[in-house]
Amino acid sequence: MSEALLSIRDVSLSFKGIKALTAISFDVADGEICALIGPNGAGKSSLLNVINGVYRSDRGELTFAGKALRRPRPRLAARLGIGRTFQNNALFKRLTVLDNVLAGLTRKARASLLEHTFRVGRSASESRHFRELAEDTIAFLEIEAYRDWIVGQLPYGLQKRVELARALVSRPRLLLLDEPMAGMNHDEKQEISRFILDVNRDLKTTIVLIEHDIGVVMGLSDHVVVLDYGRKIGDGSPQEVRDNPDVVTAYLGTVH
Ligand SMILES: Nc1ncnc2c1ncn2[C@@H]1O[C@H](COP(=O)(O)OP(=O)(O)OP(=O)(O)O)[C@@H](O)[C@H]1O
Repeated sequence: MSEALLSIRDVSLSFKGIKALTAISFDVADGEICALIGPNGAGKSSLLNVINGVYRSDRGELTFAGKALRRPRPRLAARLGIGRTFQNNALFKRLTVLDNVLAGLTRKARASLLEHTFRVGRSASESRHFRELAEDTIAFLEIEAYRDWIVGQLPYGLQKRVELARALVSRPRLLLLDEPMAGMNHDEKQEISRFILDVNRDLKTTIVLIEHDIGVVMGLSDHVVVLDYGRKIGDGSPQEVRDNPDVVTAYLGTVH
């Protein structure tokens, strides 16, 4: 594995006195799949929200691609190449697959709304480029057959794949996936795991994902970070984490 793409140092976050994260530090290597695991309320989603600037940490530092992220904001994070999916599927249910995927490019648009409305200036070439990116992404994730379907009419597993497509269409360097397999059956999990691996290997996208299914995590990840009550209690290879007694006690040993 190569050097760190993302460095998290001493990050703490609290909500009105509730400590969601306490002095979290770890590195995400360029090109790896890093899983964040831990019981409910451990702080996993909060940490993703700090990384892409939805939440501002109380203290600590983030470095992405060698640059300090002093005031991370979702728009800035997207521009720097940090993509994101959310725990609760946030697709536009009444729009088509293609329109949902295109929506993942709005933050990349350089043409003004006026130019787009009147299809002048930069808008025509930009629209063409965006369309190509969207079509490529749809093909990569093998959802061409559904490109004109209304998203709300698709089975859940395919909706999650559309969500992945929307996050991927801007070609982020780092992709944050918040429970991409939540609510999926075994076959759907296998399928989305295959696509996540393809994205990682073929598009060279570094991935940080939150997942509760330990079997899936062990098979998919290069690196596992374990949180419990907002603190890091494990950090290493899947094997190291599985053998860590603190992790076994706090997480793997409990019924989740
Ligand atoms: N917006 C918020 N306002 C207040 N408290 C919050 C907020 N977001 C998270 N928390 C609290 O911070 C702590 C960590 O929550 P977080 O959602 O990050 O955990 P999680 O590990 O992602 O849990 P889950 O697996 O259930 O999604 C919890 O105590 C939670 O109640």
